[in-house]
Amino acid sequence: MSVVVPECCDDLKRERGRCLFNKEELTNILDGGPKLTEKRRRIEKMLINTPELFDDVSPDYLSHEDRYSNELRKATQLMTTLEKNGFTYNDAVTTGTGLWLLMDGNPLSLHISMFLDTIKGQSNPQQLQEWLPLAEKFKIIGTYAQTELGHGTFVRGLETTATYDSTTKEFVLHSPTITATKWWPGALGKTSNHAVVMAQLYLGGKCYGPHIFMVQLRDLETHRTLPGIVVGEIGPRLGMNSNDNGFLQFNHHRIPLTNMFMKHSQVTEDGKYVKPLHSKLSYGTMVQTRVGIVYHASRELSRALIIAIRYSAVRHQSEMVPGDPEPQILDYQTQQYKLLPHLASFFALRFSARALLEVFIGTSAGLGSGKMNMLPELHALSSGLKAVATNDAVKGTDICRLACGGHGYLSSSNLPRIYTAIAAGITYEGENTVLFLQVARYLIKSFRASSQGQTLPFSVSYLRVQPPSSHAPLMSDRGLVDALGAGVRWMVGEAERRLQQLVDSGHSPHAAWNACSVHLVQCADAHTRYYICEQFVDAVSKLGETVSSGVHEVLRQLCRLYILHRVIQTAGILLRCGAVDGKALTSIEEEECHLLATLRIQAVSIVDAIDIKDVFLKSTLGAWDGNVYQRIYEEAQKSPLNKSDVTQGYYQYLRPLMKANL
Ligand SMILES: CC/C=C\C/C=C\C/C=C\C/C=C\C/C=C\C/C=C\CCCCC(=O)SCCNC(=O)CCNC(=O)[C@H](O)C(C)(C)COP(=O)(O)OP(=O)(O)OC[C@H]1O[C@@H](n2cnc3c(N)ncnc32)[C@H](O)[C@@H]1OP(=O)(O)O
Ligand SMILES: Cc1cc2nc3c(=O)[nH]c(=O)nc-3n(C[C@H](O)[C@H](O)[C@H](O)COP(=O)(O)OP(=O)(O)OC[C@H]3O[C@@H](n4cnc5c(N)ncnc54)[C@H](O)[C@@H]3O)c2cc1C
Repeated sequence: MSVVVPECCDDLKRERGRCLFNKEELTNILDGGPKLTEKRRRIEKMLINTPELFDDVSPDYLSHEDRYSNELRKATQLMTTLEKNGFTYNDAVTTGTGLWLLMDGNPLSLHISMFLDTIKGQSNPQQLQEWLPLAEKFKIIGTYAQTELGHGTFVRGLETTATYDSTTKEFVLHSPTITATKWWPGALGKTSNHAVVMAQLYLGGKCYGPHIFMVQLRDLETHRTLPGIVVGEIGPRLGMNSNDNGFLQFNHHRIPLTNMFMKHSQVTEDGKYVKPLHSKLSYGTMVQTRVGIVYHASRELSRALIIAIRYSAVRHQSEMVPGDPEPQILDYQTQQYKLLPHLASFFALRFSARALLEVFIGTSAGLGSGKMNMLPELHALSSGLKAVATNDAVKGTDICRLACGGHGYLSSSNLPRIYTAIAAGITYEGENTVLFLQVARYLIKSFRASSQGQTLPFSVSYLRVQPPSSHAPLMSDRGLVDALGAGVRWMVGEAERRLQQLVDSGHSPHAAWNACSVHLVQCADAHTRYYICEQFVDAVSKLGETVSSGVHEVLRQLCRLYILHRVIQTAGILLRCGAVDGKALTSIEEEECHLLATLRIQAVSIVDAIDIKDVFLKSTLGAWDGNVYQRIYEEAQKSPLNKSDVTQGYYQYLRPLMKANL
């Protein structure tokens, strides 16, 4: 297959003719620089020229087992293709290109993400030397087995035990109850021969809490399950059915002492425990994956937006003015209101993902030299951004589907699959409400610390009790972001007041926390969105010095739309705390409508600049050429029900019913 850019339909030609900015420049910004665009395209070209990486038949028509095998075929082919061409699995992850091809979950995704990240982040030097080459060369295949039937969120409540036997220098892994069964891990059912397993460490009868262990599950030659282990697949799910999410039980299964991950905490041969520098260092893989998920969510949202915006420029429906030709549905203000704020969100998330990655890299470097002080802030930022990114990507993707009317419901639009895949992101890697409550904990602690005169870390410094007053005019970007910050400060102050009032009236701190938790989640959400606004404004203002005026103008408009939309969403709070008044809100609403019309003109060009090729979009509605109806029709012809004019079902059921004397 070679990359051929087809001629597009007249509607899209006209849309593209209106482009006032340099698309390639915007593409480079989204990729993180021209070199990264060039690298991504090199990988894509190589993938496009590997026919084995594509589906012969739509996975929708395959059985569960065939879907799994088909995805495994593509995932393994992807790894060998990358390797042969001098790339690594990591290149496919960081450029997003691997995800474009492998549909909804794939049997190697946990191996190349959480399994490898745990080896890299939790091993001591000997373990790293032993396991990393094996895992990187796919000599062992693994997953991350933490969640159990009984507990996912509450990691401290896990029931799997790892009891040290100093006589044999082994840990005995055991699942004492049905609820201790590991449940959900991707690729656990049939693919993995190893797993990193979270289990309660027991030494001399005392529990030391959850720790991570490397456990071999299957024989490396026969792939048969080892004695003492029960493993299998958990059955069909809402989406991601090309993966083999699994279950796992241990029956007094023994592993060597050296299989406990010992970078941060250690067990000596005689069974003594050496504490880590910070009790949550063993949660590091989760934090790292949350950082990755922010990128992942923004990528999935961008696919849905490309599909829905191109389709909206091709689809004509109804009459705006009686007797006039049917307009493109993108001309309806309500359609613009559905799609364009989500387009702005995609850019906001992309810039925030990059900022978060920098915090992650900085914190990780600090951990290397024993500095733990940035960990709480990284935990709060990664938790909040993971939650907002997945919530918004899910909502945005569903709006994109709805904005495509009936055809958005077709599998061939690819919108249902994008939706079901990203919908899992709200739950996995920390359920979003639970993560917001972690953020809220950090906010309340910070607010209280500030009351006691302590200096606050950068992401919460705006919460200080006496912030400097904003000098920016209210209607400027900075002025509105400051108003949003004032709103969050008011919300957090109010939450703290309510918590204190409940405690003063005799409630325990934990009962008070639960009684305020709806408000606390709203604080965490508002704080994270304030952070996102700040990152967006900063990124656009920094880019202003280096990019062409056309690109800068588009980014400025998207940023403005994001902020205006956010102010309108938060109107109730901002009015209550006096950060804006009714008059300002009216003019903000009017400006938003005006901006929708302005951005609509270049909307197709903006999504073109995201630069996802048709073979990766996999959508009848979103292809570059806009040849929507022909594609929908051709896809329908592939339905197995169309192989014969009269189906077996007719002879078996319908005909007897018609012939019966009812
Ligand atoms: C071939 C392949 C091609 C292509 C590639 C395909 C895909 C993969 C590619 C790349 C990956 C990148 C993107 C991902 C994309 C897709 C996703 C892929 C896979 C993901 C699958 C999902 C896997 C999982 O779901 S794994 C299981 C995850 N489980 C959880 O997240 C559990 C959530 N629960 C918790 O984290 C904790 O229990 C808790 C935080 C809720 C509470 O912990 P605990 O009870 O121990 O603590 P508390 O008492 O509440 O708090 C005490 C103090 O500790 C602080 N704290 C808590 N956690 C942390 C932390 N992590 N770090 C720092 N501090 C922490 C807390 O704040 C308290 O502090 P305080 O000062 O006392 O207030
Ligand atoms: C597609 C998919 C893939 C997955 N892959 C993996 C994997 O590879 N490895 C792995 O180990 N796990 C995996 N998981 C499991 C996943 O990490 C957990 O499902 C997730 O952490 C949520 O935990 P839970 O299912 O126990 O939900 P629960 O915690 O039972 O959540 C149910 C409800 O209770 C609420 N709730 C729970 N605790 C609190 C609280 N403290 N305060 C307020 N509300 C609360 C939640 O907000 C939610 O509304 C996967 C899950 C899915 C869906």
